Amino acid sequence: MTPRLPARETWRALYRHFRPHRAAVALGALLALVGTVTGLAQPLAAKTLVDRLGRDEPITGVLLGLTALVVAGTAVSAVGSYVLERTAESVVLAARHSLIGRLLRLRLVEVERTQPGDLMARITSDTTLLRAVTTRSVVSAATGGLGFLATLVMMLMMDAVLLGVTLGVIVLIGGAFALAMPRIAEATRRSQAAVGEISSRLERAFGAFRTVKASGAEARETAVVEEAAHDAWRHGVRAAGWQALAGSSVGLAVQVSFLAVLGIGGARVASGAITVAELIAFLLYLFYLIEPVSQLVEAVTQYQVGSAAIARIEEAERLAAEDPEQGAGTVAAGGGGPASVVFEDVAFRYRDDLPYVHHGVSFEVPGPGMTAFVGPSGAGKTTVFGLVERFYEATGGRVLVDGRDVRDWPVAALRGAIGYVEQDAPVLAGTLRENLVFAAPGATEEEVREVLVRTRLDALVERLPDGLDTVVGHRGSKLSGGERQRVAVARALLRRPRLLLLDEATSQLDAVNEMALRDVVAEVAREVTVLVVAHRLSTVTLADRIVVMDAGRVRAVGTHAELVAGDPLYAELAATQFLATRG
Ligand SMILES: Nc1ncnc2c1ncn2[C@@H]1O[C@H](COP(=O)(O)OP(=O)(O)OP(=O)(O)O)[C@@H](O)[C@H]1O
Repeated sequence: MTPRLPARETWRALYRHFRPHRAAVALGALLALVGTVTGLAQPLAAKTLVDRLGRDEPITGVLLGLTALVVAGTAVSAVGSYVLERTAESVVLAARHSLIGRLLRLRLVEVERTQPGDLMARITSDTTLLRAVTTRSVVSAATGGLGFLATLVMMLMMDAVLLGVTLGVIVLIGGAFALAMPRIAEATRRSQAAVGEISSRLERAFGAFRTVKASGAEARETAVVEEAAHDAWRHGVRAAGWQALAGSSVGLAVQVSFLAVLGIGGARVASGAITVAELIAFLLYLFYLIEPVSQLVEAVTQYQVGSAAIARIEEAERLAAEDPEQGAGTVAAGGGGPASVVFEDVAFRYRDDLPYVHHGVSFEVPGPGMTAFVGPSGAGKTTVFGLVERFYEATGGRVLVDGRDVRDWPVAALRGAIGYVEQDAPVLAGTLRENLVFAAPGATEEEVREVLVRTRLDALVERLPDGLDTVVGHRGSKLSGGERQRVAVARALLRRPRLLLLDEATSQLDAVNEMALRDVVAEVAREVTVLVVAHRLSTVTLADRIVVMDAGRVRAVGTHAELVAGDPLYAELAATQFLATRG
């Protein structure tokens, strides 16, 4: 669960969200104040009206004035309320804006460490808790504070001793109330964490929905999500309980003060220290205290709720994100020529507490041409691609693209030169067209048509009632596995990359489509550097160069013929058509 933020940091973070909107909050507060003042003026106007009626004087003017006052008062209050609510929405929008921008740029390691569902909840749910604390409660704190001080001054003018008694009671009950405050924050924090957990658990189920169904796990998954929902309820109820207690403490403080003032005030009247009139006036002021103290309590309670949310928002804001321009200097345009890739003694592990996945990997791939990476499952082949794309950084050694360390490339420029087809060929929800131009938004209609023909998707598009505008479903669930792979390859080709990374991009294709795609890749490899991870012999034998990996090391590099003769592992893999080792 999210750790608590120190009070200073909470305050600073909340202030940062409030700061840009302080003028609007001040305006909202001013309008609310004007609305209240016009409200207070109404009884005066009503009194004048009655006086005039009694004296038989014309009342039309006063009546019109009173009506205008009522209308104006209501209108000003409504505008004030609108300004504050609008500002509250703007605070939420700004917080979401900043979080969305950050989360979609997170480094992969951060995303792998956290749960996306929980991160989503921070954008959707936690931000809404900032609404009140940055607007209404600021106003409440200001008006409540002023009202409180003003009433205290009036009480002081009546009798300092009775004021002392009142303050004593308020401090006593306020102390008990202060004890409840951290509990409101704690319960809210737990409740929000549980809301995040609901999202995470739902995401897990929807992410493998067919598997859930096929495993007959609906009831179990339902129970798992419901457990988190129940947790959210439990902590939410606890927070509500503490809030109710804090709210009722105001009434209690005033009632107890009333009794104390009545007792001690009575004695003071008897001793002649104050008059009965002063005692009555003092008691009236005591009841006037209810409103400002309630406002202060509300402000502090909201602050606790906000502080719980802000801790979760700040935690997400502090996750490491990528800067697309990061990397020293600029990059030569590089033209359209093929890229070269060199690994120099690369060591890598995914996290400090995990074992090394690469133990000094070295190879050289000059462009163009096709280089295949083969080896048993878990040998570290996909990891090579992750390091070239700079999804992760090498722990030791260097990864060079075009002779330049990938750490010196601006990330956007590096990735801009690469077309990447992931192992499970992800397709995004949306239309077929959106998926195709996803990596190349500027692609022309003609380029799209051309790539459809090359990847043999043209027949599919013709068959579909909405053609390219067909919606492919969540993760492309309305497409077959082979179709998804071809869409992913088409997407990478449309990017016109200088370096094409294909991670088992044809594993799900039927023989005819595989052969066709192999020809396309071979053709592309004449001008572009193509790296493929493949388990099928048919793909591998075509390669200009084969890198045999085993347990995070490069065992051998050569052509098919050289390796069959020279490397026992490769010979074995080849003999079993690379299929037996799929793990
Ligand atoms: N994101 C990750 N976090 C932690 N460990 C990982 C991660 N990705 C891969 N690994 C581990 O790194 C090792 C190498 O994985 P990699 O995907 O590079 O293997 P591979 O050779 O491509 O295997 P396959 O042929 O099965 O795809 C494996 O042991 C795997 O468990």
